[in-house]
Amino acid sequence: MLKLENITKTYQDKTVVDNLSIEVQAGEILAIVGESGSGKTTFLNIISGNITPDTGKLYLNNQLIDLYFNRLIKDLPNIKLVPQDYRLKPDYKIWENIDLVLTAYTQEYRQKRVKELMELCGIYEIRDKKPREVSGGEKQRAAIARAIAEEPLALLMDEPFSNLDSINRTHLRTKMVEIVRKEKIACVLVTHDLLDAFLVADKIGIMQKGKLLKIDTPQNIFAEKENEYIKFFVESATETVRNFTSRYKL
Ligand SMILES: Nc1ncnc2c1ncn2[C@@H]1O[C@H](COP(=O)(O)OP(=O)(O)OP(=O)(O)O)[C@@H](O)[C@H]1O
Repeated sequence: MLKLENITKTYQDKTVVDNLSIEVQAGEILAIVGESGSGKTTFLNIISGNITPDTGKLYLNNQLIDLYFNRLIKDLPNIKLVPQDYRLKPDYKIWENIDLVLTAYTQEYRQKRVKELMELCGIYEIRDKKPREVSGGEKQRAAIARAIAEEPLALLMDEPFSNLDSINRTHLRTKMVEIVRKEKIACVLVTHDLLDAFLVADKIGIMQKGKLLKIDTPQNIFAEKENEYIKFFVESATETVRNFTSRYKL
Protein backbone atom coordinates (compact mmCIF):
# COMPACT_ATOMS: atom_id res chain seq x y z
CA MET A 1 0.00 0.00 0.00
CA LEU A 2 1.27 3.45 -0.98
CA LYS A 3 0.19 6.43 1.08
CA LEU A 4 1.13 10.10 0.82
CA GLU A 5 0.09 12.68 3.37
CA ASN A 6 -0.01 16.45 2.98
CA ILE A 7 2.63 16.77 0.26
CA THR A 8 3.46 20.38 -0.65
CA LYS A 9 6.02 21.85 -3.05
CA THR A 10 6.53 25.55 -3.74
CA TYR A 11 8.82 27.10 -6.35
CA GLN A 12 9.62 30.75 -5.56
CA ASP A 13 6.15 32.00 -4.59
CA LYS A 14 4.16 29.45 -6.60
CA THR A 15 2.69 26.40 -4.85
CA VAL A 16 2.85 23.71 -7.52
CA VAL A 17 1.72 20.81 -5.31
CA ASP A 18 -0.67 21.92 -2.60
CA ASN A 19 -1.22 19.66 0.40
CA LEU A 20 -1.92 16.44 -1.54
CA SER A 21 -2.85 13.18 0.17
CA ILE A 22 -3.50 9.88 -1.61
CA GLU A 23 -3.77 6.20 -0.73
CA VAL A 24 -3.41 3.36 -3.24
CA GLN A 25 -3.80 -0.32 -2.35
CA ALA A 26 -1.74 -3.16 -3.86
CA GLY A 27 -3.26 -4.19 -7.19
CA GLU A 28 -5.10 -0.87 -7.61
CA ILE A 29 -4.72 1.94 -10.17
CA LEU A 30 -5.13 5.60 -9.22
CA ALA A 31 -5.20 8.00 -12.16
CA ILE A 32 -4.40 11.64 -11.45
CA VAL A 33 -5.94 13.77 -14.15
CA GLY A 34 -5.36 17.45 -14.77
CA GLU A 35 -4.64 20.06 -17.39
CA SER A 36 -1.11 20.93 -18.46
CA GLY A 37 0.67 22.77 -15.65
CA SER A 38 -1.59 21.48 -12.87
CA GLY A 39 1.39 19.87 -11.08
CA LYS A 40 0.98 16.20 -12.05
CA THR A 41 4.57 15.50 -13.09
CA THR A 42 5.98 17.31 -10.06
CA PHE A 43 3.80 15.20 -7.78
CA LEU A 44 4.91 11.98 -9.52
CA ASN A 45 8.56 13.00 -9.19
CA ILE A 46 8.07 13.60 -5.48
CA ILE A 47 6.59 10.10 -5.07
CA SER A 48 9.54 8.56 -6.95
CA GLY A 49 12.06 10.46 -4.82
CA ASN A 50 13.37 12.63 -7.67
CA ILE A 51 12.07 15.89 -6.18
CA THR A 52 12.17 16.65 -2.46
CA PRO A 53 8.90 18.15 -1.20
CA ASP A 54 8.72 21.04 1.29
CA THR A 55 6.39 19.10 3.58
CA GLY A 56 4.59 15.76 3.69
CA LYS A 57 5.09 12.09 4.38
CA LEU A 58 5.25 8.89 2.30
CA TYR A 59 4.41 5.43 3.62
CA LEU A 60 4.92 2.07 1.90
CA ASN A 61 3.01 -0.74 3.57
CA ASN A 62 2.67 1.51 6.65
CA GLN A 63 6.43 2.11 6.86
CA LEU A 64 7.52 5.76 6.78
CA ILE A 65 9.98 6.41 3.93
CA ASP A 66 12.41 9.30 4.32
CA LEU A 67 11.88 11.80 1.51
CA TYR A 68 14.25 14.42 2.90
CA PHE A 69 17.73 13.02 3.36
CA ASN A 70 20.38 14.09 0.89
CA ARG A 71 20.77 11.14 -1.43
CA LEU A 72 23.28 10.45 -4.16
CA ILE A 73 20.78 8.16 -5.88
CA LYS A 74 17.44 9.93 -5.96
CA ASP A 75 15.19 6.99 -6.86
CA LEU A 76 13.49 5.32 -3.92
CA PRO A 77 13.80 1.54 -3.79
CA ASN A 78 10.46 -0.23 -4.13
CA ILE A 79 8.95 2.64 -6.15
CA LYS A 80 9.57 2.66 -9.87
CA LEU A 81 8.75 5.37 -12.38
CA VAL A 82 8.13 4.73 -16.08
CA PRO A 83 9.06 8.05 -17.71
CA GLN A 84 7.15 9.47 -20.67
CA ASP A 85 10.06 8.82 -23.06
CA TYR A 86 10.65 5.24 -21.78
CA ARG A 87 14.48 5.67 -21.61
CA LEU A 88 15.29 2.23 -23.03
CA LYS A 89 18.91 1.72 -24.02
CA PRO A 90 18.96 2.01 -27.84
CA ASP A 91 21.87 -0.39 -28.44
CA TYR A 92 20.42 -3.21 -26.40
CA LYS A 93 17.73 -5.68 -27.44
CA ILE A 94 14.38 -5.59 -25.68
CA TRP A 95 15.21 -8.62 -23.49
CA GLU A 96 18.61 -7.14 -22.62
CA ASN A 97 17.01 -3.88 -21.52
CA ILE A 98 15.03 -5.86 -18.94
CA ASP A 99 17.91 -8.19 -18.02
CA LEU A 100 20.18 -5.20 -17.29
CA VAL A 101 18.33 -4.32 -14.09
CA LEU A 102 18.70 -7.87 -12.77
CA THR A 103 22.49 -8.15 -12.71
CA ALA A 104 22.51 -8.70 -8.94
CA TYR A 105 20.59 -11.99 -9.29
CA THR A 106 21.69 -15.48 -10.37
CA GLN A 107 21.83 -16.30 -14.06
CA GLU A 108 19.13 -18.92 -13.64
CA TYR A 109 16.72 -16.52 -11.89
CA ARG A 110 17.43 -13.74 -14.42
CA GLN A 111 16.55 -15.95 -17.35
CA LYS A 112 13.34 -17.12 -15.72
CA ARG A 113 12.26 -13.63 -14.59
CA VAL A 114 13.01 -11.93 -17.94
CA LYS A 115 10.96 -14.55 -19.81
CA GLU A 116 8.11 -14.30 -17.32
CA LEU A 117 8.07 -10.47 -17.59
CA MET A 118 8.14 -10.51 -21.39
CA GLU A 119 5.21 -12.92 -21.47
CA LEU A 120 3.26 -10.91 -18.91
CA CYS A 121 3.81 -7.66 -20.81
CA GLY A 122 3.16 -9.18 -24.25
CA ILE A 123 6.63 -8.50 -25.72
CA TYR A 124 8.08 -12.01 -25.93
CA GLU A 125 7.76 -12.05 -29.73
CA ILE A 126 9.88 -8.90 -30.10
CA ARG A 127 12.53 -9.84 -27.52
CA ASP A 128 15.41 -9.78 -30.03
CA LYS A 129 14.58 -6.39 -31.54
CA LYS A 130 16.19 -3.08 -30.63
CA PRO A 131 13.95 -0.26 -29.30
CA ARG A 132 14.02 1.62 -32.64
CA GLU A 133 12.58 -1.46 -34.39
CA VAL A 134 9.42 -1.70 -32.28
CA SER A 135 6.23 0.37 -31.88
CA GLY A 136 5.58 2.98 -29.19
CA GLY A 137 3.19 0.60 -27.42
CA GLU A 138 5.82 -2.15 -27.39
CA LYS A 139 8.45 0.26 -26.04
CA GLN A 140 6.02 1.31 -23.33
CA ARG A 141 5.38 -2.31 -22.34
CA ALA A 142 9.14 -3.04 -22.34
CA ALA A 143 9.64 -0.05 -20.02
CA ILE A 144 6.92 -1.40 -17.72
CA ALA A 145 8.55 -4.87 -17.73
CA ARG A 146 11.87 -3.29 -16.78
CA ALA A 147 10.26 -1.17 -14.05
CA ILE A 148 8.52 -4.11 -12.38
CA ALA A 149 11.43 -6.57 -12.79
CA GLU A 150 12.49 -6.31 -9.15
CA GLU A 151 8.94 -6.52 -7.84
CA PRO A 152 8.50 -2.93 -6.61
CA LEU A 153 5.57 -2.16 -4.32
CA ALA A 154 4.58 0.88 -6.35
CA LEU A 155 4.65 1.71 -10.07
CA LEU A 156 4.37 5.30 -11.31
CA MET A 157 3.57 6.19 -14.91
CA ASP A 158 3.84 9.61 -16.53
CA GLU A 159 1.35 10.06 -19.40
CA PRO A 160 1.58 6.38 -20.44
CA PHE A 161 -0.92 6.73 -23.29
CA SER A 162 0.03 10.05 -24.83
CA ASN A 163 2.41 8.78 -27.54
CA LEU A 164 0.26 5.87 -28.67
CA ASP A 165 -2.24 5.36 -31.49
CA SER A 166 -5.72 4.15 -30.55
CA ILE A 167 -5.02 0.43 -31.12
CA ASN A 168 -1.86 0.50 -29.00
CA ARG A 169 -3.71 2.58 -26.38
CA THR A 170 -6.45 0.00 -26.06
CA HIS A 171 -3.92 -2.83 -25.85
CA LEU A 172 -1.87 -1.02 -23.20
CA ARG A 173 -4.94 -0.22 -21.07
CA THR A 174 -5.89 -3.91 -20.97
CA LYS A 175 -2.31 -5.03 -20.28
CA MET A 176 -1.80 -2.46 -17.55
CA VAL A 177 -4.78 -3.65 -15.55
CA GLU A 178 -3.64 -7.28 -15.99
CA ILE A 179 -0.05 -6.50 -14.87
CA VAL A 180 -1.05 -4.40 -11.85
CA ARG A 181 -3.52 -7.02 -10.62
CA LYS A 182 -1.18 -9.97 -11.21
CA GLU A 183 1.92 -8.39 -9.66
CA LYS A 184 -0.15 -6.71 -6.91
CA ILE A 185 1.48 -3.32 -7.40
CA ALA A 186 0.05 0.01 -6.21
CA CYS A 187 -0.04 2.03 -9.43
CA VAL A 188 -0.28 5.80 -9.83
CA LEU A 189 -0.49 7.23 -13.31
CA VAL A 190 -0.86 10.82 -14.40
CA THR A 191 -2.65 11.85 -17.56
CA HIS A 192 -4.39 14.84 -19.08
CA ASP A 193 -6.86 12.47 -20.74
CA LEU A 194 -9.89 11.71 -18.58
CA LEU A 195 -11.20 9.10 -21.05
CA ASP A 196 -8.09 6.93 -20.53
CA ALA A 197 -8.54 7.31 -16.78
CA PHE A 198 -12.21 6.27 -17.03
CA LEU A 199 -11.16 3.09 -18.84
CA VAL A 200 -8.24 1.98 -16.70
CA ALA A 201 -8.45 3.42 -13.18
CA ASP A 202 -10.04 2.13 -9.99
CA LYS A 203 -9.96 5.67 -8.60
CA ILE A 204 -9.51 9.04 -10.26
CA GLY A 205 -8.10 12.19 -8.69
CA ILE A 206 -8.89 15.47 -10.43
CA MET A 207 -6.05 17.99 -10.06
CA GLN A 208 -6.26 21.73 -10.63
CA LYS A 209 -3.56 24.29 -9.88
CA GLY A 210 -1.70 21.97 -7.52
CA LYS A 211 -4.77 20.84 -5.59
CA LEU A 212 -6.63 17.54 -5.70
CA LEU A 213 -10.26 18.62 -6.00
CA LYS A 214 -11.70 15.15 -5.57
CA ILE A 215 -10.66 11.48 -5.51
CA ASP A 216 -13.42 9.03 -6.33
CA THR A 217 -14.45 6.10 -8.50
CA PRO A 218 -14.71 6.66 -12.28
CA GLN A 219 -18.49 6.27 -11.98
CA ASN A 220 -18.78 9.01 -9.36
CA ILE A 221 -16.41 11.37 -11.20
CA PHE A 222 -18.48 10.84 -14.37
CA ALA A 223 -21.68 11.63 -12.46
CA GLU A 224 -20.24 14.68 -10.60
CA LYS A 225 -23.01 17.16 -9.82
CA GLU A 226 -21.39 19.85 -7.68
CA ASN A 227 -17.92 20.94 -8.70
CA GLU A 228 -18.14 23.07 -11.87
CA TYR A 229 -14.54 22.38 -12.93
CA ILE A 230 -14.98 18.59 -12.69
CA LYS A 231 -18.29 18.80 -14.57
CA PHE A 232 -16.60 20.86 -17.28
CA PHE A 233 -13.68 18.39 -17.47
CA VAL A 234 -16.06 15.41 -17.83
CA GLU A 235 -18.11 17.30 -20.48
CA SER A 236 -15.05 18.07 -22.60
CA ALA A 237 -13.70 14.52 -22.32
CA THR A 238 -16.95 12.95 -23.46
CA GLU A 239 -17.94 15.63 -25.99
CA THR A 240 -16.57 13.81 -29.07
CA VAL A 241 -18.53 10.64 -28.30
CA ARG A 242 -21.71 12.67 -27.67
CA ASN A 243 -21.27 14.63 -30.91
CA PHE A 244 -20.78 11.40 -32.82
CA THR A 245 -23.83 9.68 -31.35
CA SER A 246 -26.03 12.73 -31.88
CA ARG A 247 -24.78 13.22 -35.48
CA TYR A 248 -25.87 9.71 -36.42
CA LYS A 249 -28.76 9.56 -33.95
CA LEU A 250 -27.30 6.43 -32.34
N1 LIG B 1 11.82 23.40 -11.27
C1 LIG B 1 10.79 24.24 -11.38
N2 LIG B 1 10.95 25.56 -11.08
C2 LIG B 1 9.92 26.42 -11.18
N3 LIG B 1 8.67 26.08 -11.59
C3 LIG B 1 8.46 24.80 -11.91
C4 LIG B 1 9.51 23.81 -11.84
N4 LIG B 1 8.98 22.61 -12.22
C5 LIG B 1 7.68 22.83 -12.54
N5 LIG B 1 7.37 24.14 -12.35
C6 LIG B 1 6.05 24.74 -12.58
O1 LIG B 1 5.11 23.99 -11.86
C7 LIG B 1 3.87 23.90 -12.56
C8 LIG B 1 3.45 22.45 -12.67
O2 LIG B 1 4.35 21.75 -13.52
P1 LIG B 1 4.18 20.19 -13.84
O3 LIG B 1 5.17 19.84 -14.89
O4 LIG B 1 4.21 19.43 -12.57
O5 LIG B 1 2.70 20.16 -14.43
P2 LIG B 1 1.96 19.03 -15.27
O6 LIG B 1 0.58 19.01 -14.77
O7 LIG B 1 2.73 17.77 -15.21
O8 LIG B 1 2.02 19.63 -16.72
P3 LIG B 1 2.23 18.88 -18.14
O9 LIG B 1 1.00 18.02 -18.33
O10 LIG B 1 2.32 20.00 -19.11
O11 LIG B 1 3.50 18.07 -18.02
C9 LIG B 1 4.08 24.58 -13.90
O12 LIG B 1 3.55 25.88 -13.83
C10 LIG B 1 5.59 24.63 -14.03
O13 LIG B 1 5.99 25.75 -14.78
